[in-house]
Amino acid sequence: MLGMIWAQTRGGVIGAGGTMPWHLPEDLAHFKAVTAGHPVIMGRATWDSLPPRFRPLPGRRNIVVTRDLGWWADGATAVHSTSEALVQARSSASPEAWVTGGAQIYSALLPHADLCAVTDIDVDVAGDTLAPLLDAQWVDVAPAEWQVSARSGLRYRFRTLRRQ
Ligand SMILES: CCc1nc(N)nc(N)c1OCCCOc1ncccc1N1CCC(C(F)(F)F)CC1
Repeated sequence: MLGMIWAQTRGGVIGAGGTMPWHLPEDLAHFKAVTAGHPVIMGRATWDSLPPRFRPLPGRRNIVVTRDLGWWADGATAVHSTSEALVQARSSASPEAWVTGGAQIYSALLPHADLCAVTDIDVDVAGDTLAPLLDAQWVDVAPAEWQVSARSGLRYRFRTLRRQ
């Protein structure tokens, strides 16, 4: 099973200038819970955007896609195509793997994805990086209510979409 996980604003923004222009602790906990123990696939820019204490994401294979054949980083499995990333993920013990960003990796792997875990944040921010557009074959299989973050006051909800 290949999942993709991201957090997006009302307008589908997932990033602005390489970071996420919000702080939602409930989403961090959600991300951690969904991906814990499973291989993660990310682009090099997302790897660079991880706070150093989270790099590598603990307890699982961190597969990093980069065009730079000389790139390496402690705790990362460098691959040079998304196809190679899938091979690495499937060769791990886990039955599922999670794509954790960024936009280019989501777009390249969307055709292979079985599930999308989307955090909707009720905020409108300008951003240069957008989430992949999910067409009508993607259906929310776990509709959740909007919640209000105790810490940030932001309204948010978690959606789980499967391809029908
Ligand atoms: C959480 C952010 C996030 N949310 C959802 N729903 N989908 C994602 N694809 C995602 O982006 C993961 C890669 C970027 O991640 C971070 N970028 C900036 C600051 C912090 C982080 N986190 C904090 C939690 C940490 C833990 F290991 F605890 F999970 C991982 C790194």
